[in-house]
Amino acid sequence: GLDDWAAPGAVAVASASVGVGAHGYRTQLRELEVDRATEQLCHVMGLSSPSREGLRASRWSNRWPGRPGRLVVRYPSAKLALDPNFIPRITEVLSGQMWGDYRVSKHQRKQCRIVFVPEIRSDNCAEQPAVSARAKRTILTLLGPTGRVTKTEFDPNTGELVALEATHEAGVKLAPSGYRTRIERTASANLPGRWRTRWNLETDWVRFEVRPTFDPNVWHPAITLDEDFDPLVNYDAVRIPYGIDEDGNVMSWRPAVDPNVMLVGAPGTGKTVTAHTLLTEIAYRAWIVWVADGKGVEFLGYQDWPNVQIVASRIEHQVAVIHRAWQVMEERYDAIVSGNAKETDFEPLVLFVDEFADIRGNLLNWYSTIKGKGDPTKPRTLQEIASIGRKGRTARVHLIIGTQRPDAEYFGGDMRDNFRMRVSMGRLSPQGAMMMWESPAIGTTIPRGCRGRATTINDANRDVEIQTYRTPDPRKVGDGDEGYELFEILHPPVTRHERLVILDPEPDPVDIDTGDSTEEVEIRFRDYVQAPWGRAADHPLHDPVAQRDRKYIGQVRGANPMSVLGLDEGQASSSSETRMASLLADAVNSLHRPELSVVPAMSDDDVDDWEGFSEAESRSPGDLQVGDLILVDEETDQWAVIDTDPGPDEFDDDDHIAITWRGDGDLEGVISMPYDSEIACRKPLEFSS
Ligand SMILES: Nc1ncnc2c1ncn2[C@@H]1O[C@H](COP(=O)(O)OP(=O)(O)OP(=O)(O)O)[C@@H](O)[C@H]1O
Repeated sequence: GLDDWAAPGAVAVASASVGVGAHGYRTQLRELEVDRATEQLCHVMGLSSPSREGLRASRWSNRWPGRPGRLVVRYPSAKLALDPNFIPRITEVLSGQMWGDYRVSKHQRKQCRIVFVPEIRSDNCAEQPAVSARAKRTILTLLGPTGRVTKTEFDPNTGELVALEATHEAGVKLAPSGYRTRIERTASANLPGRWRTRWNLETDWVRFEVRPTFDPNVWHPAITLDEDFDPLVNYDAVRIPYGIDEDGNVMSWRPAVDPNVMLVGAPGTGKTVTAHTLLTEIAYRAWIVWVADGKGVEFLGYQDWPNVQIVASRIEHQVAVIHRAWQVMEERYDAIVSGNAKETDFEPLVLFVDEFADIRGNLLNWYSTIKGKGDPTKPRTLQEIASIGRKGRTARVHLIIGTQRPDAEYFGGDMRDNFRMRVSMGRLSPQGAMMMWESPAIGTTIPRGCRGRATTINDANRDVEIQTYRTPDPRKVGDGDEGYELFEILHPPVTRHERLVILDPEPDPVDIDTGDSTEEVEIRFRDYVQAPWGRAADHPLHDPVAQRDRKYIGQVRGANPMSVLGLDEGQASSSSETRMASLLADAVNSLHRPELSVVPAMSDDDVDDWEGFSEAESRSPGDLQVGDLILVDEETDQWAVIDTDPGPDEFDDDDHIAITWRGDGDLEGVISMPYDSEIACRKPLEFSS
């Protein structure tokens, strides 16, 4: 009866290669693994050809490609179970796959059915020989006949295999980086966990090691400064840490070397949190901080942070802040030229321009309504920013520009070169990546949904993926909330620069002289830009913090007759109104800034996954390039980005091409498919011809 049982379900079992088509790649990879086990089982059962009826795998773990949580083996005759070696042999076959060890959970003799489940050992060391043999086999297959494993390393705590070192004589073949990445991905697909490689091509040496996983939440560490830290004296040595790479190396910004920062990220990627990290670090070092807050609400919580002198939430204040920063720079230049000052005399000043694209758009709209006779066609604010970008370093005036996408029109050419310190938060579109990193592959493969994950350049000048520090926002985090205690740690110990306010602009005396005395003279752009500034302590009515805390009512009662008459808005508002709610309402409703709109927070569902990409189309794998999206699992509609140039698959038939990819949730893999097949693909729009 064996033939009857085997024949209908007989399948041609593929070899244990990675050569599978692209659609439903994970499913196919799993099927391939099950088929390989089925093929081996058929010898144990004495069958002439394998059948998928013989082994069913289910309850796969979510890892790539995963491990079955249940294996059901059906054998053709009850007689087989009489052999005491029958079950051990099956167990051996199942445990010899890539999935780890299995044990019998149930044996239903009548139905000729055995259920296996994963073996969970308390002593992982017992697994070592099997796991390491499997890993060695995989790696030697990948390196070819000259490969030799020279070292294996196990985690002393868990007993798990964590690294393997090998030598080879395949240097020439291994020279292309795409080829090496394919080896890395194939190893990673075949070994438990995510693996990476370190190559030394000069010594023909390679290390395969388990890739450390990023901690999704790295709180901003405490800031420590030398006791005698002086912002003027220690300026050159300042390093501002903002995140860590996968090995835990700290990434930092050195303003004396790279004077300006470009911080790019779509909503919800963590751009504001990173800006807050930079702000708290800078303020802690007693540098002057000025903020032009394009959204008007992102820096409200730092309005009364020591050394933050001003947070401009309205467009007329933002242009004033930018202008004054430019003026400070110019005057410092003049002081150097006239011999009245040296660079080392200048208090470092950092100007944050957050949501630059919004500020620019609002500014252009507003300017057209306020521009006076004889004013230039474009507001000079944008030139002032460019000028600070170009020459601010000598005057110790630095820029941090935050924006959702790099603006090719504004940040092209010279301007771009002045922002060598760059951080792109989350996944960039290929066009954005070209703009930021001059490569469609850098920053485009960051998994979605990993907040705070970013791309930057490390000290060795290489692009690197990092997890940025998480800094709480005083506006959003209340007493007892997660991260609240950090405020105490990050709070600057020294207030060196007192808070300032921008006072009401005064009309230009020329306009007053020439105007009709009966008409009110209009306030023009230049009046706003040159509006006088004062110390916040001297101008409580202009001070958003005093207004917010309503302190001024008690302190200067009588200074404002409105408050005495009970007509003051602040006094009238209910005491239960929370400080932030009123602040927010002010920011949103302010009559002074009709051009501004507060961008609502985006939920994950709002994000257009395919923005910047073409419609899905079938393409031959030979057409694919780095940065293209491909459908790696049709069943789950899982798309991933190609992260190295596709090339011939040396581990499979000659007519296969290997494509390495990176997907969401830190998944990565390699697909091998025939050149004459097709795969669903989305091309970046700019390159989709
Ligand atoms: N470095 C980080 N580590 C962990 N979580 C983070 C990190 N950065 C941001 N997040 C999470 O993501 C949320 C959104 O971050 P953030 O407000 O900085 O986004 P954004 O890019 O500035 O978006 P928007 O432009 O809409 O404000 C935060 O409230 C926080 O929960």
